Amino acid sequence: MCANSQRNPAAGTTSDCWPCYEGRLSLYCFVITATLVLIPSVPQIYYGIVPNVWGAVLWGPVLYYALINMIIRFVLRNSDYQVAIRASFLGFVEAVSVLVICFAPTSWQQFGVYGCFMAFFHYSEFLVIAYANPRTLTLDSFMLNHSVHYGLAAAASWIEFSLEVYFLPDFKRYGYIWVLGMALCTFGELIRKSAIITAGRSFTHLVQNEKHSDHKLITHGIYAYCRHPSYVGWFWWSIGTQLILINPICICVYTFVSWLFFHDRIYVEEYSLLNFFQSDYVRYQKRVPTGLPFIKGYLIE
Ligand SMILES: C[S@@+](CC[C@H](N)C(=O)[O-])C[C@H]1O[C@@H](n2cnc3c(N)ncnc32)[C@H](O)[C@@H]1O
Repeated sequence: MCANSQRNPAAGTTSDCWPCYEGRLSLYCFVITATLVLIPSVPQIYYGIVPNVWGAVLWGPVLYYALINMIIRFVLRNSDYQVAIRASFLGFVEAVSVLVICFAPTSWQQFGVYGCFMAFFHYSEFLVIAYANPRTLTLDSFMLNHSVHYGLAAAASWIEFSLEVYFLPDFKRYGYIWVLGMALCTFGELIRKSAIITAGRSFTHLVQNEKHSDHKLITHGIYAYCRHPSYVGWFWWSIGTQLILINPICICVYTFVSWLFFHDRIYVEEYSLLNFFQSDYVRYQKRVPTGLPFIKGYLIE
């Protein structure tokens, strides 16, 4: 544990140095689980030791993952265990997604690509907060339980994908739309993560209603080009996930619902930011757009 650590598991807050204890622990669990699940599974599938990729996923990775979980349960306690189990789960999803890309029937390969982006997004949210603002690091930083709507949206996309693979398998390989989705997800990830790193201590996953003593107005780096880069990144990333799956219904619904969500969120957030930073924020608003199409934010006439 870091020498200047202020770790307080009961409060769910963590250390103030990098790599902070939880950051390192999560990284080990993510990488080790992904590696231990992936490496023995590849020859098993490649040499046909198990009948097919679905059988291999069941008998290889799931068994290794169960074993890793038992070890984590045995070695770690309390909040350490909670961090480890989440990071390990995301490492497992990452590894299984790679196996699906490599060995599953063609129409399912996109689902593997989607799984890789999903697992990476959620894990890297935790790791980047551990780097940028470790004092706010909690289990929620994985964003796994972001909201019921988020869970429902994910489930809807899995259902749409499965139904279309079953009834319209050729449609799922239409053109290179899914490659465009990968580009959009990568672009979104880069924008969002650079926003979190640039904002540092001013970045919190939850919108603040009271100004913290070290909350500074950020207007440099990526914030010089748009006022809400982390939302811009998330918006395009979420549409990108549906382009990867070539889910026409979810592409439309995700675009509309995400736009509405960020429209309302930016309005509320800017109301607080105007209270915190007053004329400085008004000047910033005049200079820099929100970054999201047709969203103006909370403007004082
Ligand atoms: C989830 S972060 C999102 C930040 C920003 N909206 C973005 O998209 O990059 C929310 C927190 O960031 C803070 N915040 C937003 N813009 C900021 C800025 N330009 N400078 C400092 N803090 C900011 C808000 O007060 C809020 O508590």
